[in-house]
Amino acid sequence: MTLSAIDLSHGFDDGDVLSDVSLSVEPGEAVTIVGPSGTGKTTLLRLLGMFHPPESGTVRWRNEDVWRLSEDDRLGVRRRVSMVFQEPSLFNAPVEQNVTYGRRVRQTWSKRVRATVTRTLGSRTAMEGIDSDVTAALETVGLADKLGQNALSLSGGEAQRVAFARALATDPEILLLDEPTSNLDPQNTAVIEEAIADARRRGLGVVVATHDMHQAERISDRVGVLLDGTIIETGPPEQVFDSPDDDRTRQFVAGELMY
Ligand SMILES: Nc1ncnc2c1ncn2[C@@H]1O[C@H](COP(=O)(O)OP(=O)(O)OP(=O)(O)O)[C@@H](O)[C@H]1O
Repeated sequence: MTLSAIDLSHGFDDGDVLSDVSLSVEPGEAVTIVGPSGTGKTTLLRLLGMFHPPESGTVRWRNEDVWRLSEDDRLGVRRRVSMVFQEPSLFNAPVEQNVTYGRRVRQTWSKRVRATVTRTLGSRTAMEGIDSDVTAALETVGLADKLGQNALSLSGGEAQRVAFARALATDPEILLLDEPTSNLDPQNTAVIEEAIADARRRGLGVVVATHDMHQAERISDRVGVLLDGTIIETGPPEQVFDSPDDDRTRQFVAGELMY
């Protein structure tokens, strides 16, 4: 398993949110977490993204407990995992700088120093201008023509696509996407879903939190159903949606569960 959560439990002051959650993702696989609002999808993604340790259970990278690694080693693992939040949070600068920024903060200190020296000395790369990975990431989301536009002037859908490109440009092995298309129109949704499929084809593992079951059906290899703070069922979408093992999944899919 490349990245896995094993028996994770976690809560906040108001009480437990996740209890005994296990989920994993492999290279080239898309796993969706479906569940009603407030059930803990974001909390699970943040734990997988190593933003903070779980109260109990482990997050493993290639079978090593990430919270038992040295800080340097854990930082190395975190660079392999990139998360796109529900809010794109772009800053007041051209699109290109927003995407490049994501890449820079992910670089090791020595690479950053080298990049600064290169920029200062005006080497070939600096003269050529834009990093080709940044352009490629923007091409994947169909926004290569917006490189120079201020990110704050983009539409909501475009901003979400730039946030996706920023994550891709860090060259991660795993992408964690929190409701990547909520509030987007069908056209922008299709672009993001195609970018997810493309990432998968290139061997990235993708974990998507969504409350949109149709989306889960379209994009996933496996679906995990998160209800009442735990994954009650995992399987291929056709199994989970058409012949679930757990009656609560059937009720959730049928819209019979009230939250
Ligand atoms: N930092 C925090 N401090 C306190 N409570 C939190 C914190 N983060 C999440 N929670 C609570 O944990 C619960 C799960 O939240 P979470 O955002 O993980 O759910 P979700 O399934 O992603 O919801 P949505 O689909 O609405 O985004 C909620 O009750 C939320 O209020």
